[in-house]
Order: sequence, then structure tokens, then C-alpha cells
Amino acid sequence: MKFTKMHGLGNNYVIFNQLDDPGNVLEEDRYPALSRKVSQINFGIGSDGIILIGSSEKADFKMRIFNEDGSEAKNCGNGLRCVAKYVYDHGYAGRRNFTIETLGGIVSAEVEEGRTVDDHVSFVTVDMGKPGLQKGAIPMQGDPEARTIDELHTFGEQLLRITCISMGNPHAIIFTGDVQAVEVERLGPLIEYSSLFPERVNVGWVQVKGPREIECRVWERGSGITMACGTGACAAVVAATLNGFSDPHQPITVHLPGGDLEITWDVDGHVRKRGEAAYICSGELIA
Ligand SMILES: N[C@H](CCC[C@H](N)C(=O)O)C(=O)O
Repeated sequence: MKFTKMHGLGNNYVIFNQLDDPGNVLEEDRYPALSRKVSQINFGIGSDGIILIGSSEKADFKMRIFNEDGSEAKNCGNGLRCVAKYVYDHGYAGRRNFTIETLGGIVSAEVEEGRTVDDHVSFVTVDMGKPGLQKGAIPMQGDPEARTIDELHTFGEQLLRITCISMGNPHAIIFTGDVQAVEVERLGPLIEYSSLFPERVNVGWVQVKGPREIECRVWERGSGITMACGTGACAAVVAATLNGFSDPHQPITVHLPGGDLEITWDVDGHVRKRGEAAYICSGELIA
């Protein structure tokens, strides 16, 4: 199987192009194990998961994403920028604006041309659509119509105030005065596997730096700590706005360990994200 490894701010995925390579199309039940194997640094390639680029009946392209543990996710913000760069640079798109179907819905992407030495795309803006704010959309336990904003919940011995947002995939956001001091590795799994979230959850810790600037660290469902989480950064901006920490409808700079994203929760209710995407390598997966 031919692959291309790419990253968005260090959140890296092994990408299999299924658009014109039937060798990259497997029986449906083989993808979870493929992702677990490929993601493993010692027996595989090493990544946060795999991404499949395919054709769609509802959009210009289709993106599927599997986490390191083999679970399939409904969306991936950094992955979408990598997919957009890939399909444009490889001539599949033919124009700078196009749509991508995900399990979480259809998004639109716009690539910025010629910003690298080889004239490939380096910046991509993705309209991630509208966030889901009700418990039923996350999903999480409780009144499906109610929102979860600054709500107190217990995780193990830990009492934490959470704000939950869906970006097609579930996010629990926690605000803190010192994001670097958070024990992400200890608290992440406690929250990810809490019975509060029937489909598990991604967890983001956010430190507010100003009305248009936040800093974020993420424990990702199915992958653990990553250098960046695009949907997590979008959820963080929505949560910061709902809690009155960020200026509404303005571009917010989100600092992640792997770099910065610029995210706007626009007046039309759509969340738009601009950031980089880059190639790492390509090759052939043997057996
Ligand atoms: N772990 C996520 C999928 C990857 C999201 C992240 N890498 C991003 O850039 O949005 C989930 O299970 O929902």
C-alpha cells in the first residue's frame, strides 16, 4: 500500500489515497488494525493515526480518519488541511475551493497557492461548519437539549468544570490558569473514558492569554497527547466565547504545542480555521 505521511502542526497522519489506487482499498473491517499497526513507531511507521482519501457522492472528496487505537473518528481538523493540500497539489481538485465529506458532515476548504519553495500549498482555511452545543450532539449524559457550559463534574477524585462542544467529534474543554502545569497524561484518560461520554471524548485544557488569544493542550480520544488538535482548537474557541473569555466573531490565535491556528467563530455561526499543512514522506507499506 502506497502512503504519504503528512502533518498539521505536528499532528501527523499516514494518508492512503484511494482515489485512483485500488490497492489502497481494503475490506472494511481491516482499517482499525491497519491504523493500530501503522501508528506504532516500532512495528509500523509511527503516527497519530491514518487517513483515507476517497471519492464522495455528496462532496468533491471524502476523508475518513482512524485514531492510533483503531477507533474511527467523525472529524479531524488538522487532517482536513492535509487532505486539502494533498488533493490540490496532486491535481485532483483543479480549483482552490472544494468540499470534503466527513462522517461529521461536509466541510469546505480553500487552499492558498504557492507559499512554499516548490510552489505547493502550505496554508489552508477550512470552514468547519456550526458547532454542536447540546448534550445530545456531543453526545454526553443528561438532558439532550441542554448545553454544558462551565458545568461541575467529578472524574475519579477530580472535580472539574467542563464546557462541551461537538465539532462533528466530541470535546470537553477545561479552563486553567496554567496550562503547562496540567497533568494531561493523568487526567486525560480519566475524562476520555468517563461514563459521562458514551462515545468517549477528546479533552482540551485552555489558558486564556487575552480576548483574542488562547493556549491549548490536548488529550485526544484514541490517540492520547498530540502536538495539536484542529477540532479541539475550534472547540476551545467556541467554549472560550461561550464563557465570555474571547471576543465573539473575531479571529482568535490558538497556541498549540506544535504551532498556531487562527480560528474565527463567525457571525453566521460557522467556525473557520486557518493553518499550515506539510508533507513528511511517502513510501510503500510492506505487508
Ligand atoms: N481524536 C479525534 C480525531 C482526530 C482529531 C484531531 N487530530 C484534529 O485535528 O481535529 C477523535 O477521536 O474525535
